[in-house]
Amino acid sequence: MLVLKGLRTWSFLAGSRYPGSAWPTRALVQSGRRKKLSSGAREHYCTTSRFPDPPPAGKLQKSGGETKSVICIEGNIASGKTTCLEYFAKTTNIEVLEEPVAKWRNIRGHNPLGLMYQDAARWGITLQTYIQLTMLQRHTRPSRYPMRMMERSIHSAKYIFVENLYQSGNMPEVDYAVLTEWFNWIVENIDISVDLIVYLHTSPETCYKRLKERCREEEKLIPMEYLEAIHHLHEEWLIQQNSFPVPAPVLVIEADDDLTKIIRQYEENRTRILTPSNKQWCL
Ligand SMILES: Nc1ncnc2c1ncn2[C@@H]1O[C@H](COP(=O)(O)OP(=O)(O)O)[C@@H](O)[C@H]1O
Ligand SMILES: O=c1ccn([C@H]2C[C@H](O)[C@@H](COP(=O)(O)O)O2)c(=O)[nH]1
Repeated sequence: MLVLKGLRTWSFLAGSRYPGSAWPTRALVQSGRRKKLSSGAREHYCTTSRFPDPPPAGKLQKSGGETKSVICIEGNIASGKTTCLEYFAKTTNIEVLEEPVAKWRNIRGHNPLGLMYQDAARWGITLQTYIQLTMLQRHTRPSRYPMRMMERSIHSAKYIFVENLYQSGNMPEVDYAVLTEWFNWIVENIDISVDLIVYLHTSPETCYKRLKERCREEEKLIPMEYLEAIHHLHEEWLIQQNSFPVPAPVLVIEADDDLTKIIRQYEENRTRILTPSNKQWCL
């Protein structure tokens, strides 16, 4: 392991290892189909990889047992997810839930996010255990709104970030196995269903530029290779759909553009984003 300025650096692109996944993956997701939409957004829909709808009897429901639509905004670090949520929060009457990053930066005076970036092999399991819990809390939080828009999901925490730690050799197999068992139990017993994934598709270079502009203290250590690895895992999961189950149809927004153009895309896709039950545009 390389050491730089006293900190453990990252080795991101170790060989692929996928034991213990919750579902059979490649065989299922290869039946996914895709089409190009006129608005410039691409849609990918994989019926066979969706969670059962409604959830099987006996599964714990979201608190209150109410039925609501859940839209998850997925994408690389600094791809513009929070900005997207802020835009929809201002212009629609829906519940918007940002990622609980403040909690990840301060749990009883400790900063697991910062620790993870300093020494991923030591603190990766700590951070991801807490993220899995806080994302579960997000998914199951009671709401009076019929629609919820969330930043990321418990699914991407597992399939992107845990996976990256494991594949890059920064998470021991035993830690990966324990997190996977927890995740599988949650999937099988708690309703964490999603109705639409909006994937903000960016180049790692764009994210690197935006990350530097945003200048979050803990993220100053992030090298370009990390964003490339996270990008690659998103592409496999949501575009090629050949790594892990995709829990909902995917609407791809090309998000490298400046803010004015992105907002135009949000407007062009507003109905599709806010009517996830309308599958007319799906294959
Ligand atoms: N389309 C855009 N063009 C230029 N800068 C953007 C754009 N979208 C977001 N930003 C800026 O990039 C940084 C990261 O955006 P943010 O929404 O926080 O990303 P995320 O929530 O995905 O990490 C912020 O400083 C934000 O103001
Ligand atoms: O499961 C996760 C989710 C997020 N992170 C890290 C990545 C970023 O440094 C922050 C917040 O992400 P944004 O993309 O800026 O919203 O949290 C993680 O390590 N694991």
